[in-house]
Amino acid sequence: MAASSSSISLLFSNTPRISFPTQDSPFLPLHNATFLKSSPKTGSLSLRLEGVSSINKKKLSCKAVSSTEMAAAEGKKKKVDVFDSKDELAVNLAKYTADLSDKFTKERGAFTVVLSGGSLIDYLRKLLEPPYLDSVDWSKWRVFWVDERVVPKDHEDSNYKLAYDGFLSKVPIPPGNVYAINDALSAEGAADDYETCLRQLVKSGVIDFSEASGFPKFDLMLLGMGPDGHVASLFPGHPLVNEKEKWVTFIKNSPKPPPERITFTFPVINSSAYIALVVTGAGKADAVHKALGTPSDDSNTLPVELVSPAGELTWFLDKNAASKL
Ligand SMILES: O=C(O)[C@H](O)[C@@H](O)[C@H](O)[C@H](O)COP(=O)(O)O
Repeated sequence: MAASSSSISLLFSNTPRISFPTQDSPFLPLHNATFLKSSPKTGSLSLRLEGVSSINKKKLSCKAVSSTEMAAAEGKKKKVDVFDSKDELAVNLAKYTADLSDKFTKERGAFTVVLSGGSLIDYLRKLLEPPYLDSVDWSKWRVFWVDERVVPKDHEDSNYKLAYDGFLSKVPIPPGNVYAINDALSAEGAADDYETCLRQLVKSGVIDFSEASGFPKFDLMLLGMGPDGHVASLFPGHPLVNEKEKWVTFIKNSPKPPPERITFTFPVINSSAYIALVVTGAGKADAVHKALGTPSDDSNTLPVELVSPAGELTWFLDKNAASKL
């Protein structure tokens, strides 16, 4: 997926690589870089991590090496894109999502997309503009939530309402392809009901299934992250983080209000084909640093550090969220 004209892109795979679509990165000066190849088409450059200036080299290469080794062993890919502005992040997130929509629509005849609450919905705004509004085959989208607050659908706290008002009501996704929770049920009931719904959709082939993990394999999960490093409604130190059996579970004491929520579990999150982690703002820089910076002695693993999909993980960061890398 192409990065914007002012992003930094780090790719952790068999060959650690950083590409610079422009030459004015405030973080990684070009003069120390060893170029491997350049792309006249995109203007991007690939270079060895050793070429990064000493401070950044130390910070980036440590993590890159261990991530690379892990990625190579597990065949996983991890990429980090840092954007100068939230608007550029939104432009690139739209292209990334639209490209995956085309890919899965062609390959599977459906595109299963999982949304989060919070600021993520606003970062999907460029999909509501040309060319995507007309070019995306919205009829193939199937929309789910990685977590939902147990409140009526028309409540201000509802992730469904947030997504409907800001995104879903503006694109021609058939209403029957949007899978909201049953808001008439208790948290426990809603989690069971949502898992039953997912199981039926796996059976009918709408949602792919991972033979390797035994869990549903969504095409794209769009995750946000809280300042405490939570993803979905999986909070630091909460036992739900360790759930290994259930597909969907519930929480009644969420530290982020409202307290009652349902959430996908890590085995489901990590069976995804693609995950985008969309994180902005200086308030999240510490958690981003813990997840992507130099490994530290701090053994308290944040939930976001457990995001490790079978497929490809891409971090979409603004420069404030990346400021401590
Ligand atoms: O329903 C929720 O609360 C979420 O799904 C939650 O996991 C959210 O994505 C993060 O808290 C980030 O939210 P912000 O992007 O608004 O900080």
